[in-house]
Amino acid sequence: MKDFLIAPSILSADFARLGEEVENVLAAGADVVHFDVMDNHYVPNLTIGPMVCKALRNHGINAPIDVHLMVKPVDRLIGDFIEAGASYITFHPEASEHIDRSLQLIKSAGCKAGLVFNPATPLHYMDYVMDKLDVVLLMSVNPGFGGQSFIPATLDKLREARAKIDASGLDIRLEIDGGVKADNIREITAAGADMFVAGSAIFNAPDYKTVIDQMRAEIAAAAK
Ligand SMILES: O=C(CO)[C@H](O)[C@H](O)COP(=O)(O)O
Ligand SMILES: [Fe+2]
Repeated sequence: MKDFLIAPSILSADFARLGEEVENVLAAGADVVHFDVMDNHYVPNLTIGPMVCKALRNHGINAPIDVHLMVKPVDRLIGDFIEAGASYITFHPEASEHIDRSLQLIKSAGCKAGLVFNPATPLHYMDYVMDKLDVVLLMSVNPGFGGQSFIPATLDKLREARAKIDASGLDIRLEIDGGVKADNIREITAAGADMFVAGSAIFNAPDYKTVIDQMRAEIAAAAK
């Protein structure tokens, strides 16, 4: 079976106990740490930056860290996040003056790079940079906050993105972010996603392992 990655968004973790929360969610079976960076400019919320990423690395977190930049401008923060130990860096194409350059900046340091598409952002932004993409991230909510509901039209968009990726023959992950739960992850998988961000569904649950196991069972059912 193809591999599928579950990436809990620490946006919904207890920030007062962040190191422990990340350890716990990884011990519960998560593959990747999803790290939401918001600047109160590109999105109407303010979260965490490279110092917190570095602190997680210093705390002994070795799992891949998936940095989702919701910032404008983009390029200034890329070097800081690479230095802080990011594994993936994704950004919104509308927030970058030069998309190809931002991707090159990320890739030149050996980091995985990706573009993030808001619900109303067309997929054609990826067309001429596919060779520089390791991941395409579709937002299934408008960015800025955790705990929102999955926008159903994203399922068709996932199918469209999956077709583009498959037609390219390139090894590009298709990530989904926003409102992902155990009860919709099966149809999300069937629509083509292979990397799943889930914040509130995991961190608001009493037992992280129970939710992650449920999600894996649903993914496996869709992938059969
Ligand atoms: O990028 C994000 C919001 O902009 C978050 O990653 C996303 O909302 C995750 O939270 P939830 O699973 O609760 O929807
Ligand atoms: Fe995110």
